[in-house]
Amino acid sequence: MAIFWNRARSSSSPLLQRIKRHVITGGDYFILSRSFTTLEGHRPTIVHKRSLDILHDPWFNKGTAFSMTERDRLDLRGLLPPNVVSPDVQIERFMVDLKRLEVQARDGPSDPNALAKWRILNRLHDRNETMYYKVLINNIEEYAPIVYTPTVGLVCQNYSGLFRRPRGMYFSAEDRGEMMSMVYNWPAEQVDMIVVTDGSRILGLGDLGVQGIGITIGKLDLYVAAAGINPQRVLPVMIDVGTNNKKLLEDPLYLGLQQHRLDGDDYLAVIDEFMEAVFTRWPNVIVQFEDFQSKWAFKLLQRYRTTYRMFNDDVQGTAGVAIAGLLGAVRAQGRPMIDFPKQKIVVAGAGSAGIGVLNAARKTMARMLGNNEVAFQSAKSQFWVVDAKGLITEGRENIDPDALPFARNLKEMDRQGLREGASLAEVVKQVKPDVLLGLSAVGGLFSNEVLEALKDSTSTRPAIFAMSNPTKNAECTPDEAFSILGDNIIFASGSPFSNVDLGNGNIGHCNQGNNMYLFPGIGLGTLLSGSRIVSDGMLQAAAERLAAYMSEEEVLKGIIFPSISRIRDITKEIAAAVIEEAVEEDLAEGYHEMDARELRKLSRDEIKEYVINNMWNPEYPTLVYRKD
Ligand SMILES: NC(=O)C1=CN([C@@H]2O[C@H](COP(=O)(O)OP(=O)(O)OC[C@H]3O[C@@H](n4cnc5c(N)ncnc54)[C@H](O)[C@@H]3O)[C@@H](O)[C@H]2O)C=CC1
Ligand SMILES: CC(=O)C(=O)O
Ligand SMILES: [Mg+2]
Repeated sequence: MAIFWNRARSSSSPLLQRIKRHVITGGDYFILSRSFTTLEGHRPTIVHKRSLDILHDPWFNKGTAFSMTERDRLDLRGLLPPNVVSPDVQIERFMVDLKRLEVQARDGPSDPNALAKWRILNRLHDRNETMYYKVLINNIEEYAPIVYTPTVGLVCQNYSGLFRRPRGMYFSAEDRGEMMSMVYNWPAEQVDMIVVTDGSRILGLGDLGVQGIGITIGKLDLYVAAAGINPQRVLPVMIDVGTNNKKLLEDPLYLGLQQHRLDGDDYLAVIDEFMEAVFTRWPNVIVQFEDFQSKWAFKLLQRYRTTYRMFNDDVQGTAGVAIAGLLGAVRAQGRPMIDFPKQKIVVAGAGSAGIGVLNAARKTMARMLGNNEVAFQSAKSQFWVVDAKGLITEGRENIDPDALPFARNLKEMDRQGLREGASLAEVVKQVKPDVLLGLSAVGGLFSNEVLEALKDSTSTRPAIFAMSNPTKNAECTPDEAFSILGDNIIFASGSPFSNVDLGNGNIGHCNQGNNMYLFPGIGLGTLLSGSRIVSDGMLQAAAERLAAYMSEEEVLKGIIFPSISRIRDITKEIAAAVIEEAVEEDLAEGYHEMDARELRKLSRDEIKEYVINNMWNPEYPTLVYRKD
């Protein structure tokens, strides 16, 4: 049976008069309202709920944009104000609310209203995901610093007070033996992307226990906004194995397990069980490990990387972004990238991020020098690593095995006027590096003394990467760097800072060197290639594509990372590079209708088109009700 009708409704909105409504009733479901909110040719979405259940479901809710026909068929009539509003007007009304806080909020990262803006956005996220992501995508430069670093750090720190509605899943040490069944409590049949943390090192803020869930939500927001992963297929996960944060252990309002962190085999048993559970329910999911303390970050990566589709963002994503930035810094000196192995690099911080960068940079240099063992050994001499105890040498007692390959020879250091434990300022004075890179989580570590010492750099254009997050943990600000070292430097920071007016008509460009330029594309490329693992080659391809994204003109101006407003395009490029490499390495097994054979036939441009066609866009679908 089919029913068609046109109904004139008295309304102030002339747009409504233009809406042609038809309802087709067939079998035990109804196709509802192909209205101006729906793109022609799009398949309707089947839902198994009606009435308030739809309005309370952020995946399907359209709020006041439900057409009258949909309201009738989904039993919504009377549950919404009568005026049907277009998605554009909906967003306009929302933005008025959000922009209320704008007046005193133009000074970027120190935004006094950041948390209030986060609350407004979070409430929208809870009631209407399509609209939330439309706002985020259309204003990514403005709101990435709210849903991601730096504000997400503040949100994690204040999580107990901010908690309203749960989002994502919590697996705790108390759930041992139950995870395989618990995982079925999640309502989505398909999950493409999980970001998981154990809360042990959230940005540079230390152990925040269960409150670390915020960072997984923020990272997945970027997966949706940048990579176009369908928001119904992302899952933020917190694995609560306790916390060693004394304040949280004693806080009566803390929402997590108030016990010390599990360690050793007990800890591994929990993570193993979680991995088995999620891959049993969703065999094709990709799991991104986020903000695990370095003690576990490397061990878990080694444990799972050849058996599961997973990667560690802090170790591998950061490494790729840093490599792209370091290559950009070489180009910015007017030199070819192949000169990278000549760069002297001082790294402050030897944790999961610092060591990840060091390993990747050393391998990149070795590849440029001939890709053999001799090249690999000689590349090591380009790095000086300083951690909380100073310069790391072979004289270090109980040296961390991950840092050992970068420990400097004592005699050689003696000849350079350095010793075990030498301070960062001493190292910079003696080495006169081309690059000073911070992943230490210590705000202000690049003090005036350190920056003054960098004036003697042998580089024609020294580079400073103050990559620690959030803003207050940055090793220095761009103002400090440009004011001490002058115009002729390259500057990048992990969290966003504004460019610096150098007062002579020139602008000191502040790049954002953050793994957000890579992880969305790594995840999307892995998904669409159908690779069972995330290989080193795929990660390398991602980094190289990011490095190549910047034009010669941009890098010469000191712009070594693109503006975040281009993040969807960058992510498409990175995903395409990852797919190409997965095909090249014979790892690609295909995705949905695109099987491995078809994938192999695609040209570079066709791969990009394939990526674009598989990106989700924030448009309201036509909803079709079907009984369970
Ligand atoms: N920009 C980006 O994309 C990323 C930035 N990060 C940031 O990097 C920072 C570190 O992260 P992880 O390596 O995972 O942390 P971690 O805690 O594993 O490592 C910190 C390292 O810094 C060293 N350190 C501490 N005090 C120091 C000092 N005074 N001088 C020199 N070194 C010192 C520690 O000894 C340790 O080696 C965090 O702030 C994090 O937000 C991490 C990943 C990505
Ligand atoms: C950006 C990031 O992953 C971090 O700061 O940990
Ligand atoms: Mg991280």
